[in-house]
Amino acid sequence: MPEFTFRSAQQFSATTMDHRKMKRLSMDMDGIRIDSVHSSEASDTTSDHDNDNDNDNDNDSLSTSNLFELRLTSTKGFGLVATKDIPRGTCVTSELPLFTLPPTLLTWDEACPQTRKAEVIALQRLTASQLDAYTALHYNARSVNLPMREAIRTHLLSKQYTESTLETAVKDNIIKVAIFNTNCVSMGENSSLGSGIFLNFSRANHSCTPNVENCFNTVTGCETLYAIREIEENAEITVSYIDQLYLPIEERQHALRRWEFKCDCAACEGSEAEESAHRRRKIEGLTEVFARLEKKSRPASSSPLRVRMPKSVGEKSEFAEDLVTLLKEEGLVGMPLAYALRWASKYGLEAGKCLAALEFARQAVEVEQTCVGNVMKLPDSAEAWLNKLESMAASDDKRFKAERERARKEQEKERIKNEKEEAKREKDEAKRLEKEAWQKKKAEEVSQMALWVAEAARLKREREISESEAKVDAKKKKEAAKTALKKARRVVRTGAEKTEIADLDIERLLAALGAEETVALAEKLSELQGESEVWKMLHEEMEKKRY
Ligand SMILES: C[S@@+](CC[C@H](N)C(=O)[O-])C[C@H]1O[C@@H](n2cnc3c(N)ncnc32)[C@H](O)[C@@H]1O
Repeated sequence: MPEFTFRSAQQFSATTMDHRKMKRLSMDMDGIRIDSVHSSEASDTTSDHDNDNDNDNDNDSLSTSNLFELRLTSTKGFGLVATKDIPRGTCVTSELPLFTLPPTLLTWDEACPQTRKAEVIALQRLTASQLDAYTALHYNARSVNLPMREAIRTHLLSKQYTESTLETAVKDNIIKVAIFNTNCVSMGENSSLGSGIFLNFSRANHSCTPNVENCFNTVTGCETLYAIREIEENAEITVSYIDQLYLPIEERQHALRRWEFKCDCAACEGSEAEESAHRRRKIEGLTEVFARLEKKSRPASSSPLRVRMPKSVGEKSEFAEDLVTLLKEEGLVGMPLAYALRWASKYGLEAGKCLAALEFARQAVEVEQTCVGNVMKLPDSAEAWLNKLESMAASDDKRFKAERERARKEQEKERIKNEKEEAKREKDEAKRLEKEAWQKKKAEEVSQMALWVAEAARLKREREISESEAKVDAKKKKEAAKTALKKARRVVRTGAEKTEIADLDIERLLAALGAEETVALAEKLSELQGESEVWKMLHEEMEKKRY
């Protein structure tokens, strides 16, 4: 990978570049071929723009897309921020390069005078507004270094400069070249189509769990960014600057040092970083396993990996499925997931899991298209593999037949099991309802009984109260009668005062006195008071009782 270039995550075919789609000004100078193109939004089938009408307008504004805008972030300089919710699979941007350098130029070789020369010449070809947009881009200080300065100086020496104007020209050009080295993107497989500057993409910041996948579309000649997950309005649109996102945190930071920042995304810092590192370690191990199985070289990590290789086809398929699960859990849902799905499909088929293999292949194609759209076909796309599996399935291949039969039996077993479970659930439910009804009835009975007991207690209390009141009444009556009797006897015996006699309660008195004493009392009263009111009443009573 060239130094100072963004990764182009996928390996693309160099042969399908559609030159009609690029407004290209080519020239040969000292044997160097320089392609310079105007920047404009180009279209993919899923993009809103149409790049068929190439126009001569300078279209240098950052973006014509209404999905995002350039905003100043708190710690990363400028960045691309979503202006609305962006669904997964959306082409966020598809743009032609501002200019490109051919693959023969080694952009990573800072001391290469030919490359510096090509850059300087390409930059001279930009219009004023293109140059403005270009010089507004960010550059890394470490790109401004001595070997590069010398290379530029060597190139400019051949021009008509005086000693003092040469220095100014070197200064002016070194920043521009530093901008190129910070922002250039390799195009095509192993930079086979050279490298270019893309104004939108140059503003995308890095994350170790990016939400877009970038790729150079060899059909349209555009660098595209596709949303690999839902991106919410106001969220930053992030790409990955490095290929191996499964590397340990320190190694990722080391790989990013060329861009002069320390990544502080959730996978690098914060509460989730440890869990993420653990998962990525497993992902790295499994990726190593499949790199070995597929005999593909994997860029070496600083710590050599010791992995346990699967011992059977069944294990290979399980390892691949584990990798798929881990990548999904970790949110690494771009091309690495597409590859893992493909392995799960391939080794699934070997293990006789034909239907699962077919499903994994479908998912692999879907993820690939989410990452690169469907205009361009990846040279080793999963589509060919899917087609093969689909035709095997359609032609009643005996592995598929056996698998289907197995699946049918499994389904039947599952159905019977479900039915049994359902019947058991219904029975249990009926029992539960019955028990509930019984408990309800019991509870009602108990509460009825409680009411009765309370009522009985209340009645008993009332009865006790009225009995005790009656007792008190009777006692009072008895005592009143006693008092009256005492009074009457005193009257008869001693001859009482008038008032005292008037106070006598005749009825009670008569109830207490016998006939003899009543007669004596009447005589005494008449003697004392004459035929008073009291005497009259006493007399009446005596007559009634015939004393
Ligand atoms: C290609 S530019 C990206 C756009 C740039 N932020 C700007 O203002 O134009 C790369 C530079 O952005 C900054 N950058 C990118 N990703 C970052 C991150 N995750 N954290 C901090 N700085 C980041 C670094 O300064 C890096 O050198």
